[in-house]
Amino acid sequence: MPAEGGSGSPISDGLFVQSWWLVLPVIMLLVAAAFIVAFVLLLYMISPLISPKALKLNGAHVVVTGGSSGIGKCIAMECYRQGAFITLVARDEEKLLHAKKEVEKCAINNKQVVLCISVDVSSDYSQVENVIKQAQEKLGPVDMLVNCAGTSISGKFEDVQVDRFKRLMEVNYLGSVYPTRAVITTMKERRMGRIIFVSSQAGQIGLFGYTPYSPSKFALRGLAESLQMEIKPYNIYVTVAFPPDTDTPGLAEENKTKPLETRLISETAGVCQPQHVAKIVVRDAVQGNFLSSVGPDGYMLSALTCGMSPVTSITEGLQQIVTMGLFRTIALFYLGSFDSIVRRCMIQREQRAADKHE
Ligand SMILES: NC(=O)C1=CN([C@@H]2O[C@H](COP(=O)(O)OP(=O)(O)OC[C@H]3O[C@@H](n4cnc5c(N)ncnc54)[C@H](OP(=O)(O)O)[C@@H]3O)[C@@H](O)[C@H]2O)C=CC1
Ligand SMILES: CCCCCCCCCCCCCCCC(=O)[C@@H](N)CO
Repeated sequence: MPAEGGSGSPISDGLFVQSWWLVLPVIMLLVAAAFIVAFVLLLYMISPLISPKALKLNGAHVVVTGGSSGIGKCIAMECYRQGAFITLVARDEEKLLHAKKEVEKCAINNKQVVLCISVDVSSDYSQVENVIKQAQEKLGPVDMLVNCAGTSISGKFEDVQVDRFKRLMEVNYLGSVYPTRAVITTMKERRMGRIIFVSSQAGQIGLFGYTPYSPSKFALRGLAESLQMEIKPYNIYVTVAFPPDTDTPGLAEENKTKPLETRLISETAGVCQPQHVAKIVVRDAVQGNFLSSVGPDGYMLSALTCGMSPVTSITEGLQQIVTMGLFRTIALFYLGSFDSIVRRCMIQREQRAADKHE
């Protein structure tokens, strides 16, 4: 006997219920997707509010510490090519004059000037303050300060002379604090400026052989974040650059004592040319980006270690959100390979020592 009176058979009722259970999540997903799209669109609409306005380098006064060699010299040349006036700061006068000539070759007009100042940026604040004052009297207020003076040594923790730890903190950290301190008041008064700290990939991860160096580069990140929060309302933007190994006289010097482990681990990110690093650093600083990285490894490291660093574009923030988990997964493989490099080198050394004894 067929069922009477009811609306439809039990079978079609079941189908009806089943198809609703399928349709409901799809609708919910669509609504969620629409919300996300609307949210992202909204973010992009307000993005001009959080992105800084680009700085014009033409006619600007750029001070580059460590400007007589390597990355600093290339940064100075890059700025000169964009019409800036340059003050080069370093200790050795001969190297300074040599660099000045090279920078001058990059001129784009005949008004541009390169000024050289010989001072140790790490020893005496009043001296640094004085020379910055002199530079401002000659070339006008500083629009962009590039803290690039720095040095590195590598070696096993127990092999490095104890006083080196202090020296690296002085040069790499205090040597960036002092010039920054000397320009900040005028920048705040003018409500404009850029400050660049040249850290390193070794300022994002601690590596074998860099116990004196890494902390001095990590310190710059702490300084940069704190300072950025203070000076953002004054329209001053801080950039921290994290280059990988770069082909400079400084790297050649460091390589003389570099442990095998450090060399093998650093090779992961390869060696860059200083001109390439300089282009990226200057571009990021002009745009007011807080983090500046070089190459695919550098990009991943910066997204992975972004922490609570300020965000300077919507795209950057979204990329960090989406990629963090993936990059942490990749990082675990890198860490595994670094550990195995360290273990293999240790076994090799012990074997060699044992062979010698025999
Ligand atoms: N090369 C690399 O592989 C990488 C380098 N970096 C960082 O980039 C920066 C530049 O490195 P790089 O180009 O290799 O270095 P270089 O050794 O080639 O140049 C260093 C510059 O800093 C100056 N300097 C050093 N100490 C002082 C001081 N106390 N006072 C004033 N000036 C000083 C030097 O001149 P003078 O000696 O005459 O004073 C020179 O102009 C450093 O901070 C370094 O840590 C970061 C990542 C990778
Ligand atoms: C997703 C995770 C990716 C991880 C990639 C890791 C790559 C590590 C390479 C570290 C290289 C350190 C170079 C230091 C350069 C330097 O500062 C000195 N040479 C100065 O002279």
